[in-house]
Amino acid sequence: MTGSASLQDAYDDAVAHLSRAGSPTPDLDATLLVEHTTGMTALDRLTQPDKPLNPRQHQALRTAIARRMSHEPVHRIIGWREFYGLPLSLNPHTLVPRPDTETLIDLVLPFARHRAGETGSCRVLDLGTGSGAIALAILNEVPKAVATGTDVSAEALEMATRNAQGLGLSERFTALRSDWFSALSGQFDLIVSNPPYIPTAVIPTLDPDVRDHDPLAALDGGSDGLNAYGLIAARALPHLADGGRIAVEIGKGQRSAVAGLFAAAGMQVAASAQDLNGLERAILFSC
Ligand SMILES: C[S@@+](CC[C@H](N)C(=O)[O-])C[C@H]1O[C@@H](n2cnc3c(N)ncnc32)[C@H](O)[C@@H]1O
Repeated sequence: MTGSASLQDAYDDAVAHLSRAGSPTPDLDATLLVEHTTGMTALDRLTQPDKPLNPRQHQALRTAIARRMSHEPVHRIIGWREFYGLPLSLNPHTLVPRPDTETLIDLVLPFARHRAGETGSCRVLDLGTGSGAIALAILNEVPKAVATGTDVSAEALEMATRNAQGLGLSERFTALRSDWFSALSGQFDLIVSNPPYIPTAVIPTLDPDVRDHDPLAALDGGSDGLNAYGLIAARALPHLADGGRIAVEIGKGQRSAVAGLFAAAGMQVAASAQDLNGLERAILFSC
């Protein structure tokens, strides 16, 4: 890329570099990085392809491409990701929310809406809230719901709080630092969690985009990947209101083990859902 690159040239150059570096999504990456560093959108590229980048934009784009080529995820570079239609800011202590987790939202929304319609509210608990993705998506979809988002990471909770403020949801969102249920009291209509579920020994083999950039506390599920499910299942029941539900995201092949842990604690599978790849991704339990 030369110092006087046009918008279209800069985009084409970015796609070429990212393709050569092995990005699975070079077009999307280039679109997001060009927009982030120049403020110019894909529509601008269509309508003003010859618009030149100024030297500052040019340098910022080169830096961003170099970061992406060294396996930093594009959403970490731009600092946000859309989840269930909401733009969520990220920091190094928050997992980048994944499209797969939208499966969990789809699974619980009918219950949350029904409960809110029936009782006038739906008290949601999101265990391990990270950026606030799950809690905030539910609050945005169910205006009568209120949510508590917990995490062990104070920095993640700061981000979740800022996201709630930015989305105008902060009056219905409470952030609480807690090791799963340890700091919690009271009951909830719906408990949700996308806990860490990667077996410890698998973590070194993960794609570097994940292994080197998502926080370890968001990934490491212990020797069999199931630690958090066991801890959550064992302590959930006293926190579930009458007729309440609990739903968790699961990793590949974990359905029967996770269902077994919840069954042992008195909860049965009420429904489950597959992600876009046809993998069992979320389970809803009743008791
Ligand atoms: C897989 S991430 C999910 C983040 C977010 N809910 C999402 O779906 O994008 C798991 C989250 O659980 C949190 N976590 C890990 N151990 C925890 C614990 N003992 N108690 C509470 N939260 C914990 C991590 O900090 C991380 O934010």
